[in-house]
Amino acid sequence: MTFPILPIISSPSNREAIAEFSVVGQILLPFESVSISKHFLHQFPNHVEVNVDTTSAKVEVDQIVELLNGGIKQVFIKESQVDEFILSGGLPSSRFAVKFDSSEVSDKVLETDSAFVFNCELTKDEIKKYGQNGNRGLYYENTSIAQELANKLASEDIYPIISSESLTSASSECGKISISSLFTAGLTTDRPDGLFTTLITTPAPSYTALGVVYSSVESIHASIAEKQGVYQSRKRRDELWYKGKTSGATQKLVKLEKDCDSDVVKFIVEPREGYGFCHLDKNFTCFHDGELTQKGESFGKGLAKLDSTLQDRFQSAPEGSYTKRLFNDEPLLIAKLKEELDELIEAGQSSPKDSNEVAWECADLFYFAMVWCIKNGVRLADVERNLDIKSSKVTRRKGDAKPAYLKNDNEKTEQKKEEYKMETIYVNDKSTDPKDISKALNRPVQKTADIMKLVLPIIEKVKKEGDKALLELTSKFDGVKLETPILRAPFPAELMNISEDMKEAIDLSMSNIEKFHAAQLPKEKIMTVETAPGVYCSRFAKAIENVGLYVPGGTAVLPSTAMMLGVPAKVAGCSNIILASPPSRSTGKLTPEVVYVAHKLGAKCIVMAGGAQAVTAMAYGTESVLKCDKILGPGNQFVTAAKMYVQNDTQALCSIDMPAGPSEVLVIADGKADADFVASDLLSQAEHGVDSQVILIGVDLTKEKLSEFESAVKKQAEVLPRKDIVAKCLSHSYTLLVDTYDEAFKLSNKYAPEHLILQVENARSFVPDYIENAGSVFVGGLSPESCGDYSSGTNHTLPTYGYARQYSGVNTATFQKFITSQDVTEEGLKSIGKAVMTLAEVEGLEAHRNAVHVRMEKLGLL
Ligand SMILES: NC(=O)c1ccc[n+]([C@@H]2O[C@H](COP(=O)([O-])OP(=O)(O)OC[C@H]3O[C@@H](n4cnc5c(N)ncnc54)[C@H](O)[C@@H]3O)[C@@H](O)[C@H]2O)c1
Ligand SMILES: N[C@H](CO)Cc1c[nH]c[nH+]1
Ligand SMILES: [Zn+2]
Repeated sequence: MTFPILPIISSPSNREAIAEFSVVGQILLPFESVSISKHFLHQFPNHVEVNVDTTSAKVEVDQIVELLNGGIKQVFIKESQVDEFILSGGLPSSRFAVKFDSSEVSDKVLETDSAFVFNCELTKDEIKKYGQNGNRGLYYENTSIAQELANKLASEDIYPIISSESLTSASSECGKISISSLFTAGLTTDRPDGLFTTLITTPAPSYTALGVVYSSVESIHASIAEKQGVYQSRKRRDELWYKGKTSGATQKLVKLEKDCDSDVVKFIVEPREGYGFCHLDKNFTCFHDGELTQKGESFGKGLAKLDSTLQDRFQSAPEGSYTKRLFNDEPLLIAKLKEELDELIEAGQSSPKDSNEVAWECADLFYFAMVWCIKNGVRLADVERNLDIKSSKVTRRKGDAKPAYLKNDNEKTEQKKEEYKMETIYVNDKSTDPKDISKALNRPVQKTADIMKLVLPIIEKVKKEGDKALLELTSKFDGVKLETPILRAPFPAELMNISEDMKEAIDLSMSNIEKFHAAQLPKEKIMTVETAPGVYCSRFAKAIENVGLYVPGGTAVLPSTAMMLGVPAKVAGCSNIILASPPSRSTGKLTPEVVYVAHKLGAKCIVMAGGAQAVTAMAYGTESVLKCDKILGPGNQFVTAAKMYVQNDTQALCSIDMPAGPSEVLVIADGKADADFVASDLLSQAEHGVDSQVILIGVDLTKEKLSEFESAVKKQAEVLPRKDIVAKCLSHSYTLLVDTYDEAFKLSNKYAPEHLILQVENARSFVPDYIENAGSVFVGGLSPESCGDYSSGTNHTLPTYGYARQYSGVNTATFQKFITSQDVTEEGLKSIGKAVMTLAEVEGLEAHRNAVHVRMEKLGLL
């Protein structure tokens, strides 16, 4: 039974009164103060039930339904509204309390399950009659006689309704009614010592019974007044037992209840963290259950135990714990949630059915769902409260699933079969909407603002905390705990332990890259042009001193990128080459091939970090990372966003190569193209990441040729180890069918692909005239894109997202700046002096004009 009183609280914003009387476990709010919404009840403590009094307002049935659906326990209405809402209206009578002006209740109303509210004194017989329905509460609305009534009718289910202003939680206060006296007045006991047997439990969700003790009227008064666990010592009757007063194991009083015949009291308390209850010190509860209830550990069983264990892990998870990894790695947690849901469905659909397997899989789903909740600050008790609110709704939704979830099995199988298919768009077909063509040429890019929101806190943290932040973020995002974020040259041989074949492959590739990039160096040390007689203008290149090269290492380790960035930097003559790459999640170390390449480049050090944190460290410098003048290299959206940010921050004084994001390819193929070659090129970029995109432009293809291409893509994709990534990439990739080569190049130039592959007859004849925008071009069926990725000599760090319109890929000049100089002779001044002075004059810049004038005057040239 609930605490026998219903306090009226003036409004939900009266937090003080709610806190003061929450031990009662129920409150009554005037309708005028309530603005119901989906989460209305969440502003109250979980254990407090909320009732609403509408009797002095004019309410419509819709408003009543809203209140009931919002989780209000009972709505107080006038007797005259019983018909409208309950008898004809069909709303559940148990959710109402009906207010009467006299003690006359019609038989019809008596037959409902509603609670009754009276404002006049009732006889004992009337109370018996009106309260005979065991579930019905009787409320009594008269402060002056409420206490007397409560005393008289303690064992009946009767609740005086009293405004919180007339109440006090102190044991006595002049002019106020003490809630503890209302509680104790109705208690009975048959114990010779006059004490009340008292059960102590924890709150929701576990409601673990902690032990049995005894209470006296005085100890209950003290407990309510102090809002903590206070009991009666049986040995020393003059002494109250303030639980934890000396040990620190105090208990916060949450709620008080009594049993059905009012002779047992129940204390619901929150024990202070880390303390148990049992006098056998090691046990959390007197009803101990071996290890499960060890003091200071998670208690309860099942979901309640999971809830407290996860909360504990969230605050201080042991290193290496899987749960900690889940908390830190949101994509992993989301993937696991989806995976477990699918497995639960599969378990229920398996034949023969295995109910144990369903329970097993459901437990997995609950575990991951609870990790998600705790990560988002939600406890099991909060979820349970929502279940209660939802179960108390009086109107139901139709409950149909969203269309996206309604695919039947055939459609799903069909979808599975179609997994490796790109959508086809017939560009010249009259029925094709031009918007579809534009959509196909739009990359699946996340909005910069969304990414920036995630990246900015990382940038700020690294700027502020330097190495410490780098170590923390590497632990968080890459799952590796390091002692230092930097590996300095000379690099230890054991960290670049690679096979001879691998060395040969790297050596050959680096040598080709070097040849191609060395050829890009200016032919002369200084280039000079005599622009006018006696005026010599020159330009010379100087290497950028400190360069930071980002080598991706998230979904795939890319030592090839270390070669592509490092070789031109070395060729250009950069003094300090620094690499950054995240350590491997599985080994905790850098990829040995990356270390080997760094060694061959003569790199000064490798920053063992990835993502936005690595970029920030190189842009601003940390205690151990040298500040770089330019940051180069491809990466995921976090890397790209951080590069874009630092190049715009004047404090960083740092430039970047270009926005080089998810890899992409556009293949132009005609009827003569080899379907296997075409498919292999599309797939080699599709396997980079789910955010990659591949485009095939088919020129004058027959239906048969198109399906030859499609079958080749499916056949090759199905056996790829990264087929899941490929499937996702192909789901936002397109085949565009056109009639002529001109159309194909027009579309390609519009798309400005990172890689353009020409698998058409006489491919060479199209280069360079037909190509306006592209990062790198692969000419003819025998030039797969992977040759350019690794070994041919061209650079694979190329502009994506369509930036090939204005950016070049990485090249030797990317690591240089070009300085101009001039040498003007007397003859030169004669040639251009007058023009300079005239222009300076029109700009009103007299000092400029004078700089020429004084010279010419001294030389007698004026
Ligand atoms: N355009 C080019 O020239 C080119 C060349 C090579 C690779 N690429 C592309 O580079 C990309 C490499 O991406 P990747 O992810 O494999 O490796 P990456 O090294 O770019 O990113 C991995 C890093 O991202 C960070 N990270 C991961 N999850 C995070 C989160 N939730 N919040 C903040 N940071 C997080 C981590 O620190 C991790 O080390 C691919 O898209 C690939 O296609 C492009
Ligand atoms: N294709 C990527 C550039 O977009 C580079 C790469 C590295 N390794 C394999 N491929
Ligand atoms: Zn590639």
